[in-house]
Amino acid sequence: MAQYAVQVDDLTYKFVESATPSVSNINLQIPWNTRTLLVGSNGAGKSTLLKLLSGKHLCLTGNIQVNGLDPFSPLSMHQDVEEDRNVQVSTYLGTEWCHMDIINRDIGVLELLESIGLDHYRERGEYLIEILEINLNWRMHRLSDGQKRRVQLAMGLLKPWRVLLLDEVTVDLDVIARSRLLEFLKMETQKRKCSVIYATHIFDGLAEWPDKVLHIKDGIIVDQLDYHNDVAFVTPGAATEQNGHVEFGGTTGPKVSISKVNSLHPLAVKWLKRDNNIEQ
Ligand SMILES: Nc1ncnc2c1ncn2[C@@H]1O[C@H](COP(=O)(O)OP(=O)(O)OP(=O)(O)O)[C@@H](O)[C@H]1O
Repeated sequence: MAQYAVQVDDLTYKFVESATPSVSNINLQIPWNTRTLLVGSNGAGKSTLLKLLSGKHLCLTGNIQVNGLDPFSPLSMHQDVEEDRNVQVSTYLGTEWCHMDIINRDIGVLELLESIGLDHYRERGEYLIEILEINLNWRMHRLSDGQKRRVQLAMGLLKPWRVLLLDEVTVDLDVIARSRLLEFLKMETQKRKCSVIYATHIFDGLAEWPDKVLHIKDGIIVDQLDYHNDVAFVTPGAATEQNGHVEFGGTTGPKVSISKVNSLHPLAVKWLKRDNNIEQ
């Protein structure tokens, strides 16, 4: 049984066409039953890291284990044969996945969900249909972008996973659907053996969602916050703090204090401004 959901040792990855690596010297240990947020500016290396973890790129330098398996090995592409065949080793929902053909076809939502195993995962499926407010009579080609995305997310999340790799796939969702989805993912990590790694540029509703926040810059993890040890929430005082306030600590005490707003936006802005040498 794997000790960690994800373990990465000294991972460096360079695309053949590139002169420099897209991720460098990554070392990570992601425990079970946790939620990790990946924060970084455009081109920082978030997608590359998530794709490496999902086995979409072959890691040549370093070592990756997801549920104790090399994600590139055939064993890790499917079910967790050791513990429960109903559970996938990992699920990656990212940009390419968002563009799958089927979502624009003239096909009914019920038919679509049944074709990927709704009957087998009935209880989970019904729960997803409810929280994502999906109407089973909808036809895909007549839906709005956000409605399509909700159906797509129900499809992607129908089969349980050990490790979920989410590469910003919530942009089309309205705030209610997004917050229900985040709540569902939180509940999943609390009630069964699994973990989520989520790369996003939208920080609303995320202040207290993660257990860990990784800040990636130019392919390097430059900050790692472990919520239990490194983050303190403070009550906002002055009116100027209404939109959130963040303070970096010294060598003792919490590394970061975040005013009690519902967003991690102030922290992301501070980090990204620092990355780009913009005056704070
Ligand atoms: N297929 C590719 N071939 C060559 N270089 C690539 C390829 N995909 C990504 N890169 C490069 O790798 C670096 C990291 O890109 P990546 O897509 O991981 O960033 P990201 O943090 O996910 O950015 P974004 O927030 O814009 O999605 C960038 O410099 C990018 O140009």
